[in-house]
Amino acid sequence: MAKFNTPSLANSAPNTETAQWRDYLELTKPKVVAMLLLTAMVGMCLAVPSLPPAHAVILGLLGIGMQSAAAAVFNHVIDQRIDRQMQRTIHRPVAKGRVGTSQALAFGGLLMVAGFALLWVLNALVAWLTFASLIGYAVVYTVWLKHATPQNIVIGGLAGAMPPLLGWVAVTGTLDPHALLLVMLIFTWTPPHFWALAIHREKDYAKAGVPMLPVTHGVEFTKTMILLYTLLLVVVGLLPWLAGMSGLIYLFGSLALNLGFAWYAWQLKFHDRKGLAWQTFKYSIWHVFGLFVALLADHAWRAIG
Ligand code: HEM
Ligand SMILES: CC(C)=CCC/C(C)=C/CC/C(C)=C/COP(=O)(O)OP(=O)(O)O
Repeated sequence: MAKFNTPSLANSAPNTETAQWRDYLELTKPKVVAMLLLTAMVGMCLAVPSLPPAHAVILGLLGIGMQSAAAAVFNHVIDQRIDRQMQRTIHRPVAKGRVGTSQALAFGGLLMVAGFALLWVLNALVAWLTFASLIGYAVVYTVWLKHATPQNIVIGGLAGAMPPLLGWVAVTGTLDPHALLLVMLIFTWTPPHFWALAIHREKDYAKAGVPMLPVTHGVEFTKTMILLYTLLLVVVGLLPWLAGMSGLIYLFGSLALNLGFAWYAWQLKFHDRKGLAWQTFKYSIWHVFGLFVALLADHAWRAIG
């Protein structure tokens, strides 16, 4: 039985370089947070028949963005030891010692408190649900699940899937089953998104002792799971249309994107070639972007039509 690492805050990296503002930006995982904010904005727009109120959009996006960024900063602090062991993450600011643990914690703490306060102005439910997502990613996933089970990203993926619901609640102050359909879309998308990358970076994860699926169950099994999840995504992708929440623009857009993802997964399983896992991962990012743009375009069309 392979021995897997548990996280530790020990910072053995020498602090030889000075931190720049870019290091602090990098700590917030800006591209991931930008995508989370797109999904949150779609949740806000779909929550109401026409346009959501401007103050809810501004405060909501700022608050959800700051809390997501704070979660990403805490993830860098907690993961610094394994980040130093993986090629992909070795140059990260905390792992390299350009930003110290206490500076990063102070930065993350500031973002967390400011984000919570902004959301609190809107309503208590969105403030607490967003905070729960932060804890879900920074503590439950990063500290525990990531090192405990190869299902880590399936369960932990729930935190990253929450922003459309958070956006919805920012605007309405209440939970709605339709918002859960949007969460389900990202929840089903996350395993093939991540496992494609994990196949590409399998050696990194094995070296760092992180029990990701390709390390514990092998690459072939992981490819099968990627294919199954993309097929499930084709079905889950129909739900917003079946529930009457979205129309034909979304239906055809999502079918094309989801079948495209399933095609990548099929190729990966049965006709793999060099670099295909990485291409599948890159496709997943354009895919989730396209899916949420399709939801938005469909909603706008129905609102003006
Ligand atoms: C537990 C859930 C998730 C895991 C484990 C995960 C994992 C990862 C990893 C490891 C990377 C880095 C790839 C690299 O360094 O090149 C990445 C990139 C990315 N992920 Fe995810 N992800 C998750 C959820 C999400 C969600 C919910 C979104 C947005 C809807 C998202 C959007 C992105 C984007 C946009 C990138 C590219 C970032 C860049 O190029 O800097 N991810 N993901
Ligand atoms: C408030 C709220 C919505 C919080 C969610 C915040 C958030 C940044 C979610 C994205 C998930 C993500 C990038 C996981 C990768 O972590 P990893 O540690 O497996 O990847 P890494 O090795 O690249 O750090």
